[in-house]
Parts: sequence; C-alpha cells; structure tokens
Amino acid sequence: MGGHGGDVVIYADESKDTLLDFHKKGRYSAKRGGNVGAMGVLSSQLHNGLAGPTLRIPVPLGTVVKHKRGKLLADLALPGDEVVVARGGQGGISLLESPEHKKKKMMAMTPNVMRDESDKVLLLGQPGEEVSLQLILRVVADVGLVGLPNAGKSTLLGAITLAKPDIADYPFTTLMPNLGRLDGDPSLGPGQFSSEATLADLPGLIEGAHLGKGLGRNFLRHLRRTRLLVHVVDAAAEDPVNDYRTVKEELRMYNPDYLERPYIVVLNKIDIPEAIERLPKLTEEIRKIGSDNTDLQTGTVSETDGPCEEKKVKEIEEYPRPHAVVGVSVLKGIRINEMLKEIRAALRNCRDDIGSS
Ligand SMILES: Nc1nc2c(ncn2[C@@H]2O[C@H](COP(=O)(O)OP(=O)(O)OP(=O)(O)O)[C@@H](O)[C@H]2O)c(=O)[nH]1
Ligand SMILES: [Mg+2]
Repeated sequence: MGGHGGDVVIYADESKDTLLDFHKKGRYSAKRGGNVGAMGVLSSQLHNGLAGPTLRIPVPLGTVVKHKRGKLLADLALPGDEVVVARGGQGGISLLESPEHKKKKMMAMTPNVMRDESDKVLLLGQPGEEVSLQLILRVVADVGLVGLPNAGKSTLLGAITLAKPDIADYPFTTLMPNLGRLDGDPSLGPGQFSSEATLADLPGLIEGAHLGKGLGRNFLRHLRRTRLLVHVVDAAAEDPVNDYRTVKEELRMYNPDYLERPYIVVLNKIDIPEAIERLPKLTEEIRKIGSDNTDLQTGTVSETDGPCEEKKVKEIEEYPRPHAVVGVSVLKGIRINEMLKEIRAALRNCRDDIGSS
C-alpha cells in the first residue's frame, strides 16, 4: 500500500491577528496518495511511497469555516481548534506479485492503473479531495466598540489597551477590526481578575450601514460574540443624541439582538469646551433613551448572522437603557478611570448573568 496523500487542515492560530493578509483568495488542495514503487522496478522497498505531509493552514482565532453551499464545518473560536477540510487521496496498491485473476479483477474496478510492457501492474494513488470553502472571520472579543466614524473608538482602544490602531481625523480610518486586551482590575485582589477582557474596535457605522452604506454591514457580524457594547459618541459633534440614535438604529436593523446586550455610553471629547458644557444635559438625555423593563425574553443570541427582519421589531425606546453614561476625553486622558470602572462593572454584571442562568 502506498502512502496516504496529505490532508488539508485549517487551524486557529492566536498569533495570526492580522486580518488583512487573510483576505486574499487561497487555493489549496489535498495531495494525491503516494504511489507504490516505480513502474518496472521490482523492489519491495519501493512498495511504500511516503505518506504525504498534512498541509496546515493557519487562520485567525474566530474563523468560521463553511462549505461553499453554506453548511457549517467548524467555528475555530479557541486556540488549538482545528478541522480537517479535505482528505488526501488513498495510497496506490501494488499488484506486482498478485495472481493473475486478482490483477484482472482489480483492473476491472478502476481505470487508475499503470502497467508496463511486461504486464506488471500498479494501481495509482487516488487524487485527494477538493473542496470549496468560505472562511468568515468573526472576531473573538468580549467588548465591541461602536460609533460613528471619527467618534474616537480607535483612540479609546489605544488609551486603555496596548493596541496601536490607526487614528486620524477623517472618517473610516479603521477598515478592519482592531483587537486589544484589557487587564483585570488589580484592586480586586488575587483570583479576582474577572474583568479581564478583549476589546474589538470596529470601523465606523453610518446611517444606512445595514444596507451597505459606508463600509457597510460586513463587519457588524464581529459583534456577534461580544457580551458588552461600548457606544462611543463624539460629544462635540453637532447632534450627539441623534448620532447615538443612528448607531442604535443601524444595529437594530442588522440584528435586534445586539440592542438587548448590556452596553455603556462613552461621551467622548469633553476636552472640547462645547462638549463639557453640554455634558450634563447630554448624559441625562441619553440615559433616558430606553426602557427599564428588562424582560429577558428576547435576550437570546440568534443563530443567524444577518438581519432578522421577520422578528417583531421594537422601537429603540423599548430596548434596555445603558448601564452607565460617562463623559471622557480619551485623547487627553480625562476620566479614563471612571470609564474603566464602568466597563469592568458592566462586564462583571454580564458574567454574573451567565453564571445565574
Ligand atoms: N479633542 C479630542 N479629539 C479626539 C478625542 N478622541 C479622539 N479624537 C480625535 O478624533 C479623530 C478620530 O479618532 P479615531 O480614534 O480615529 O476615531 P474612530 O472612531 O476610530 O474613527 P473611524 O475609524 O473612522 O470609525 C482623531 O483626530 C482623534 O485624534 C478626544 O477625546 N478629544
Ligand atoms: Mg477607528
């Protein structure tokens, strides 16, 4: 028997967080099984071709592997997760020493035969499997930062984690999600670092994003795994409350479950005089949007990524209110600690929710 052809395995690689190089199309195929020996050479040591090596393809943590037709193969959400997507071909079989009738029988079964002039026969190794797959990245993060372009999401991520996202004073600076790691709160003492979390800074959302405007809806799926949302609002903008509503509306249109999740609102840029002046009023207005009636009946995570238009859609006012509203300047480092306290408290809260249900 010849060696088995190489399989193709896709595995989650934690060090692979650069999503960009992942977006090019790749073509890989499982290898043909090893042939047995070489034609015409009667040497038993050549009867065993080597097994083909496994082709291992690293992808970022959180990659969902689907068949082209949509069937889910694997969700590589944990480091070490892997899936065999294509089997290498079966190895060839030598019939060199087989009796004549067996040769005939085997040869009748397959066209995959090689023979030489002295009628020595080999069945060739089979070609490996070929599959077409769709790889979708859904980042693994506890916290999702959402907001209009230019609100300061990336600046916020850079201010509280070691991440170094691109920051600029034009919209759509962020094209792909950036991830950063927030440490637990040391003041809680040993074993209490329960607020450790991964934050995902997403591209800015604009009105109509769910229909494909701006950078569209493509990245909204990255919120799927988050437990907490942080709305970043530019408090110095013309109409911050309207901006905030726009973002909520887009989230709702994409997947209303996103509005059921716990969230806090960060009113950013309070280093700017106009922003600090209106902060109390803004805070009050934003706190009021939403309902106290946190019935959990729709709090389940939907199994689909896309919009759930069939669902009974509620008004923004009917979804839960923010856990907290904080005014900060992530650029100048004003009230960062208050904001961190709220993020950690909200995270602990959702962890408790999970624990008790
Ligand atoms: N004055 C002031 N400017 C800020 C503050 N935070 C962010 N900025 C500025 O706002 C601009 C946008 O910041 P980003 O962090 O790139 O905004 P973003 O929300 O990530 O933007 P997109 O990636 O386009 O969605 C930059 O010029 C920042 O320097 C702040 O607290 N105060
Ligand atoms: Mg950004």
